[in-house]
Amino acid sequence: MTKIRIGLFGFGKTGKQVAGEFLNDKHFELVWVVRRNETDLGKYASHLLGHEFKAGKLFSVNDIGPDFYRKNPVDVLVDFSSSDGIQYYEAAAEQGIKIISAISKYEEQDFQLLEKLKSKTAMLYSPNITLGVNFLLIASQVLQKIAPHADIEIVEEHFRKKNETSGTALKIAETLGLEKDKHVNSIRVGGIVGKHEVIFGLPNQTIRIIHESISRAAFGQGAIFAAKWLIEQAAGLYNMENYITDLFRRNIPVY
Ligand SMILES: NC(=O)C1=CN([C@@H]2O[C@H](COP(=O)(O)OP(=O)(O)OC[C@H]3O[C@@H](n4cnc5c(N)ncnc54)[C@H](OP(=O)(O)O)[C@@H]3O)[C@@H](O)[C@H]2O)C=CC1
Ligand SMILES: O=C(O)C1=N[C@H](C(=O)O)C[C@H](O)C1
Repeated sequence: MTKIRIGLFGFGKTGKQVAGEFLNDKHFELVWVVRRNETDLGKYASHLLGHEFKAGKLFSVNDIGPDFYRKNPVDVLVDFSSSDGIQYYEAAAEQGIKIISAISKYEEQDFQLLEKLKSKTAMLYSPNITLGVNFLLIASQVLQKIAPHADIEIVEEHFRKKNETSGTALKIAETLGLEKDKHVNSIRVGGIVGKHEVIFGLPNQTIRIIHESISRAAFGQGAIFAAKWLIEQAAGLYNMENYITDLFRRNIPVY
């Protein structure tokens, strides 16, 4: 079986968990990991995560020269770094490397760059790459169409040190046509990994659709789910809801 070769950007809270999921999946080979600083440079992520085999050699952004991707070929670049990581996409796209961006907050010019690169390779962008959040996103849209007069609020909960509003919550608000600064309620407490709740207030009932990431490994499983699909796609810009919607549509029971 030919393994899908993965290059990972980011080895922080989430990147380490994502690396672990790829290392444990027989369909993938984690080839390298790029981080910002030079901590553990040249070591292997597999060793740092407790495995005996060698996989996921650590590089820093300073190593990303013109020949990096040619010398270190992969099939898919997976980005859990920061919005700065996007500067390394064009060289990867030129090499035909597919790209999964899981960066939760991009500016308009970043989206314009993704649009520019979509003719060169297949890319998937998702501010929350879990199966569950994308199911919540679709289910919320369906419910809103069934109950268009419902009063809707979004609550997002994350760990204390997360400074910015959840990109996932902003995406949900945008999708439901809600004003982001009026209908997104943020809670920062303890070590909550990520919880998103969409509350529909109807005259005689309240409907809550909730997703909770209880481990950052969920993001690794989402990236695996996405990589197995994206590897078969032609050049273009995709998102998780494209794929989940198709699964949703194909599995709605017909009574
Ligand atoms: N789409 C999704 O489902 C999810 C998205 N995220 C997003 O993933 C990102 C990372 O989150 P988190 O792990 O908590 O953050 P951390 O700060 O814990 O880790 C960030 C990692 O990225 C590295 N890094 C930062 N900038 C660059 C760069 N330009 N090139 C390469 N590596 C870089 C850092 O390097 P160093 O270690 O050297 O400092 C660090 O390893 C955030 O944008 C977050 O919103 C998080 C969870 C889920
Ligand atoms: O920073 C995080 O951790 C997360 N960020 C994403 C967001 O801002 O929506 C996704 C997830 O909730 C975790």
